[in-house]
Amino acid sequence: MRDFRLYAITGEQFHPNRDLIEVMEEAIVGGVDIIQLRDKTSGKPELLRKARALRELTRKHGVIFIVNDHIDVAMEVDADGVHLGQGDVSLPEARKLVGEKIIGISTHALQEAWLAQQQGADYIGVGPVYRTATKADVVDPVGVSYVREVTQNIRIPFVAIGGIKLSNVDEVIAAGATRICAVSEIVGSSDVRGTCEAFLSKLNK
Ligand SMILES: Cc1ncc(COP(=O)(O)OP(=O)(O)O)c(N)n1
Ligand SMILES: Cc1nc(C(=O)O)sc1CCOP(=O)(O)O
Ligand SMILES: [Mg+2]
Repeated sequence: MRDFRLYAITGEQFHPNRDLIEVMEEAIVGGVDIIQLRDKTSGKPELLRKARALRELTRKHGVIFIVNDHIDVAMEVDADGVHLGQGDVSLPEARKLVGEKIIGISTHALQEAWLAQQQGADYIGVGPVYRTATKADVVDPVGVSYVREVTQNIRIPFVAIGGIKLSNVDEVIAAGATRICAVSEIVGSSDVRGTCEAFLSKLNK
């Protein structure tokens, strides 16, 4: 897959008075190079509408577009890939459905990371590094020690996620992360573009 550095996931609860596409475009202008549609509340028609709009936006800017959870939506809008959790359809099953599209897998322990790598994941999520209120059913934080373990043992691309802020990202980078993912810190910011630029300048140091 095309490489990426700064991964933004949608979180409309963090910008109740701003339009989804406007916020995500600001993130892209700030340097985000991969976007994920994560929406746990909309029904299928609404989800498809948002996915189509984000597909158009990401195509316009040459940014990777991933759909969380819903393989059917990803296929319908020709997203670049899907992100799946440990409780979702298995990676081999997902691969049969999406062909060569990107498959990202959430991992919270090295054993899960090994399996995802062995089964052909294109990238893994590594987290939650810190406590986060963004995901309801989240496991306990794995800390930067898991980031360090993955850096030392896993060959496929990984992105650190979970409670990552401008104030703690230096520690995540020091543990070996070269790709960072955030929801609330980016889309909930009063300066989305500036926040993304600040993340990137830390990643590029
Ligand atoms: C990049 C990235 N990493 C991890 C997740 C979490 O996925 P999952 O465990 O399936 O949980 P939900 O996001 O579906 O609540 C992610 N979405 N993206
Ligand atoms: C969607 C998600 N997945 C996680 C995981 O660890 O797999 S943590 C998380 C939420 C990240 O949101 P924020 O940047 O606001 O903390
Ligand atoms: Mg999921």
